[in-house]
Amino acid sequence: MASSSPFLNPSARSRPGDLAIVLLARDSYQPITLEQSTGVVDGYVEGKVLNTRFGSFPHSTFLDVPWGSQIRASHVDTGSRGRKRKLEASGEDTSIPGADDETKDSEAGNQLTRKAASAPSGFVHILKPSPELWTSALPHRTQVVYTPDYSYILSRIRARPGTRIIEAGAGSGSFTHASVRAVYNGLPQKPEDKKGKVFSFEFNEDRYHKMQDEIFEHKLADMVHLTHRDVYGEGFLVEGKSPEATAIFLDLPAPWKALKHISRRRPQKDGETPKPDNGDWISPLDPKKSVHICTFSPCIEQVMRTVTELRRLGWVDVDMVEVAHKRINVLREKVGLNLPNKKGCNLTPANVMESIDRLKVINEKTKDFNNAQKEKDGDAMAVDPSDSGKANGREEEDEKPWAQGRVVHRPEGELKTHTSYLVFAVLPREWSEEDEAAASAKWPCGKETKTIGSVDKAARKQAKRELHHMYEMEKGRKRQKRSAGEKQAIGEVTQTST
Ligand SMILES: C[S@@+](CC[C@H](N)C(=O)[O-])C[C@H]1O[C@@H](n2cnc3c(N)ncnc32)[C@H](O)[C@@H]1O
Repeated sequence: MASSSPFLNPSARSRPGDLAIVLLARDSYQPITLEQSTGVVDGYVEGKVLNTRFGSFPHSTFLDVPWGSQIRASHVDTGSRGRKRKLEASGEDTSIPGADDETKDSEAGNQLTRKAASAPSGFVHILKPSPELWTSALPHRTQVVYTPDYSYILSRIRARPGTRIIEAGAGSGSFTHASVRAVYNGLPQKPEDKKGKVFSFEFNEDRYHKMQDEIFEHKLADMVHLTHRDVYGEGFLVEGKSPEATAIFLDLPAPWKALKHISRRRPQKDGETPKPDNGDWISPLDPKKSVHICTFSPCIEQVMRTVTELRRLGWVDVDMVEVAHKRINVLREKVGLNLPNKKGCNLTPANVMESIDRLKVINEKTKDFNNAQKEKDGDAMAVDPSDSGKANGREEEDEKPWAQGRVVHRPEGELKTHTSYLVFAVLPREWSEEDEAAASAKWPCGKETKTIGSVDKAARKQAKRELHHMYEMEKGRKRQKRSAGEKQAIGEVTQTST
């Protein structure tokens, strides 16, 4: 069964009830849930309206358009809302008979929403939600994990369709959305169905509730199980059962305190000898698979404590990575002396000829100035440097503004500030006597009765014969060589004796 979440199965066109990301300007996003209004909303006769610095946008203008469309601002009539505000400012009684009627009408669904007329104030783009856009647009409740980090983390912890991930803490849900998309392989039909799923844990009650609301709004409730819990003390079981996870991501202030619960055996205190489980301890891990973990810590002291604890608990392949992400900007650069002095234009010579022309102008100007000084008429000739190479400038003018100049790519001058250190490790699956016996029965090692592969008995015999033949040939050649050598030696001896 397929999910209806816009993050997993988006529609081709925007629909009422969809989450949409409104792109206001570069790196400026506004998430909204699209509403189909049937009457006056908040005083607007156009229905629900998004107000931005680029103008007002009734939701009706965002609906039933292909994702990525440019939407122009609209003239909106504030109606009773405007009148109410004016009265509030003047301190008069704010109950306006007309306004109340309007609201009542709208509540009753009697007053129809008026069609919006476009305004020249500006435009925005409406974008289909994705985890990357959500990370840029989400309301920050905490420090979040950004796309360069989480894309690398998800690949290292082997998150793929069908994987079951444990995540703590959930925070603002940035990593949660990215991991849901990574593990999604359809919705579970029955509770025992083992489909890809994210088991998320958050300790802060306010964040837990906000995150829970978001999961429902984004139609991800079948894919994300959020638990309000302190994982240091209470571990990672969900309603007393094991999530059977194979991938773990810990974005916690002290990840080493939670590691004891991510074990295949009952957690031991430091220095304590392991006790038998008696079957009363449940591990949150998949017993049949290796488990990959990543912990996210901003400082090296936390990394060291985590690594020590990982080693103590038997994790292997422990390593640490820092993602130093650099954005490369692609832009059109207009270089030349004859360009208008405006944004995006670099007023330096574009080539050697242009610099020679410029030098000629400067020399000419200096000569004229000196001549003028000599003649002492005090009227130095003014030379307009922009006179030279006009043709070049006109050429540029003929081109469309967006096609002018050269396309260049340039990395940002500075690396983004350090985000975090990523510690990775693997906990191999446990291997019992029974597992060894089962593997030996399936793949008998050292007791082979027949050759593995496609070579049959006749072919093997033939190969043996050929080998023997080659051996005999080689032996014959060596014998011949030896007897020829002996004959030569005898001849030499005979010659010297005569
Ligand atoms: C940095 S935020 C996580 C951000 C998140 N990874 C994201 O991408 O949005 C860390 C979260 O861990 C939670 N937290 C701290 N200690 C916890 C604990 N013992 N159990 C569960 N959550 C905890 C905090 O409340 C906080 O929301």
